[in-house]
Amino acid sequence: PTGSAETNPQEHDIEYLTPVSIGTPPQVLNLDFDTGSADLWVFSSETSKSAVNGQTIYDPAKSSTAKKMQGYSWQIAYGDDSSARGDVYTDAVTIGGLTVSSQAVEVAKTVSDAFTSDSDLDGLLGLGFSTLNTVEPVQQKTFFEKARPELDAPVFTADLRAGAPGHFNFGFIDPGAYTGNITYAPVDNNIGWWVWTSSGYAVGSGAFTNTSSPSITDTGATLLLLPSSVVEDYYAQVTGSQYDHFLGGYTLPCNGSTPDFSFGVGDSGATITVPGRYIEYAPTSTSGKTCFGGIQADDGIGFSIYGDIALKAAFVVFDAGNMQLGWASK
Ligand SMILES: N[C@H]1[C@H](O)[C@@H](Sc2ccccc2)[C@@H]2OC[C@H]1O2
Repeated sequence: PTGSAETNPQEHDIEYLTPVSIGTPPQVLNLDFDTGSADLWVFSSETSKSAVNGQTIYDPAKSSTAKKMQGYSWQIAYGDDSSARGDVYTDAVTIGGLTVSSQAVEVAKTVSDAFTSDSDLDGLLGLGFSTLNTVEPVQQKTFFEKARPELDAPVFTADLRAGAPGHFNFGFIDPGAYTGNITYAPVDNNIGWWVWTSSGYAVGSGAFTNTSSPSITDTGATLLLLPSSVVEDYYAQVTGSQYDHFLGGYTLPCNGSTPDFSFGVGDSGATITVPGRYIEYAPTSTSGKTCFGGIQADDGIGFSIYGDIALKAAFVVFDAGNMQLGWASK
């Protein structure tokens, strides 16, 4: 089997939400597919009422196939200090026609303010490695890991679009979704993320700088976070850009003259080019003249984070069979 689901950008492409059917009869929630984590958690009938603010909830009591995992719990904290916790059921989960009959569905009892204020996000669906899963006493597998043995191929792909619907596909690579060749880089899954090594970068039509940097591909992250040396080099070539200490990042004119940013994959010289207009991420004020930069420093996290700003420019293959990450232009 395979699955194919449309994923929809929220305002400014801050996140992409994908409809997921849970339970019998199906309850459809819009989840943030996140290769940077490995918990599938949802707003639920158990979420404190004051923390629910327009989200669609999952109610296991209304599902004939829901089973509570007695004594199991979870609690997660994300890179941006948001968090959630609760208990655990198993139930049928279907994405784009692909069903896992008994998936751990982590129901939230409490969520942090950032989730409460995000009315469109009904939960997260982790697509990282389950060594990151927070369920106790026994870690639970992700939807992809549960589905993988049945899939036509042990892969899933991300095809995010700027301001338009894209797709998450499971079990197959759509040859119509990309141009040219897919270039693969080996993945090190030891810390649970999809870790690969970027080979370098170029600004606009400038020369390519060879510099290896450990990177993670994170569909749940909005921006492209890079080593500060690269970020400084990039914005030095962006007229009118500056570091805004109040906002805590670089800003630049939203005037359509921003240089592209290219990054290298593998050692064959393949590159992916992020159009400059993606880097004019979002206006910082109602005047619309100044934008917050889509490229920012990774600030000593130790990894570059290839979030949606970069992913929008590529067709990405998460290949667990060969432990490699494929990048193609589109
Ligand atoms: N992997 C990412 C994750 O999906 C989000 S969780 C999230 C928090 C608030 C609102 C929406 C999503 C958070 O930002 C970067 C990293 O942690």
